[in-house]
Order: sequence, then C-alpha cells, then structure tokens
Amino acid sequence: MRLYDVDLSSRLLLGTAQYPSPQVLTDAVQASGSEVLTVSLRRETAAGSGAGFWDMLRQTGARILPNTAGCHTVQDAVTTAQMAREIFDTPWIKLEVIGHGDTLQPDVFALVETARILSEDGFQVFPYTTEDLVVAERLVEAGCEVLMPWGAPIGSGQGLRNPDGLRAMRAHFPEVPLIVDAGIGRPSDAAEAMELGMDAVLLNTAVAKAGDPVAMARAMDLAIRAGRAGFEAQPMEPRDMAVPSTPVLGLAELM
Ligand SMILES: CC(=O)[C@@H](O)[C@H](O)COP(=O)(O)O
Repeated sequence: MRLYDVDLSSRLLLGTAQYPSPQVLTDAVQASGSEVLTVSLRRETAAGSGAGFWDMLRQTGARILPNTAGCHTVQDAVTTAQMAREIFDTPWIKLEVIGHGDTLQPDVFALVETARILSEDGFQVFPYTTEDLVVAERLVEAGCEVLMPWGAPIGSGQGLRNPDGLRAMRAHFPEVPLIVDAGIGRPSDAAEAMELGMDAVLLNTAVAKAGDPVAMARAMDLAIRAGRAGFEAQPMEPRDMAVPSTPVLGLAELM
C-alpha cells in the first residue's frame, strides 16, 4: 500500500492513546505489526507526557502520523499541524477538525478549508471525514491524496454504521487510498472494512481498551489481513434464493 510517497506493508494504522501503560502500548504496537502510529499533539502536550512519550514512539521504528485531535477551528488545526511538523519532522498530518461535541463528527466545511491551507503549505494531509462524496471530492480538489472516512463515532466501537456509504466511496474513488478511521470495535469490523475494499484501517480505542490490548492488537492485524485477502479473492455476490451447492445429476434409485 502506498500513502503519498511511502510504501507500507501493514494496512493497520494504530492510535497511541489510553493504553494502561507505556509497556503495554509498545507491546501492542509490536503485536499489531503496524508501521504507522498516530499521536495527538494537543492531548499529549496537555497530559504533560511530551518529549519522553514521543521518543518512546519513535523507538518502535514506526512512522509517526501526528494528528490534530481536539481542534475545533481552522486556526487551531493549522497551528497544531505546524507545531507537529516541527516536532516530528514530517509533512504527514491526520487532520481532525471536530464540529460536534456529542458525536465528534468532523466539521466538513472547516476540514476542507484547513486541508487546502495545509496542502498549499506542503503538508500531506490525511483528512478524517464522513462518507459524503461531495465533501470527499472537495478534499481531493484541495490536495488530499488519501481520504479517511469514519466507520462510526470516535471511541464508540460501533463498527461500520454505513457500509453502503463506504462502498460508494470505493466505487467513486477507485484510485484514492481509503482508510476507515474511528469506530472500529472488533476484529470483524476491521475485516468488514477491508472486504469492502478499503485500503487500510486506523483504530485506537478497540485495542487500548480491550481486556488484553496486546492480544487484540494481534487479532486486528490478522483480521485486516484476512479481510484484504477476502477482497482480493473477489467474493461471490449474495443471492436472493437458495441454490443447491451440490449438483444433483439424477436421483439414486432405492431398490
Ligand atoms: C487516535 C485517533 O486518531 C482517533 O481520533 C481515531 O479516530 C481513532 O478512533 P477510535 O478510537 O474509535 O479507533
């Protein structure tokens, strides 16, 4: 999978918040096989963990995808992205501009505006968006080469609330890498996203809040591989009617 100019073999992007301990986090990263970790500049700075935490993430060898979690305005997000670029020395930014407190739904108007500003400033933007095709078009026009539609509200673990919307996105943007971001609860949700033809999955809470985060990280990795393999194998279309799977070529005659 290629995201901007970077080739990756893992299709799992992992969040780094809410783990029970730094050791569990690093063990989970290793178990997940993830090569991309997202980190919230604002949250970690506010929590006071700062440089030590970021150094620990760097030591995993994974690429860092800083994010603008907690930003609600264009200006907030632009400033946070600029700080992230200086600290992590990367043009990558996962752009979150939250518009609604209860659902953490993106403010898609501010998102498009911020994406344009950051792209013109040389950032490679990963926008957290809805499955709205018009918004997605605008984001691509603004310079985004990757789209990150939500699966369900952040942290909800509800799985894919609108698989048809994701399917439509896949059909509409066959060449744009699509990463389902947020709302994944179980490995089966991640596998479903991959079976729909998504290129990758970004998740955090499902692993961090699992009873055994390291085991769940491993399970997510396996599910994403299985889902992708299933997509590539071109599943059959569902049918309305039963069709015998064993052909009957004549009836046995009972004497
Ligand atoms: C870590 C991060 O970037 C989250 O904002 C992301 O959207 C993941 O969401 P979940 O925690 O629901 O997986």
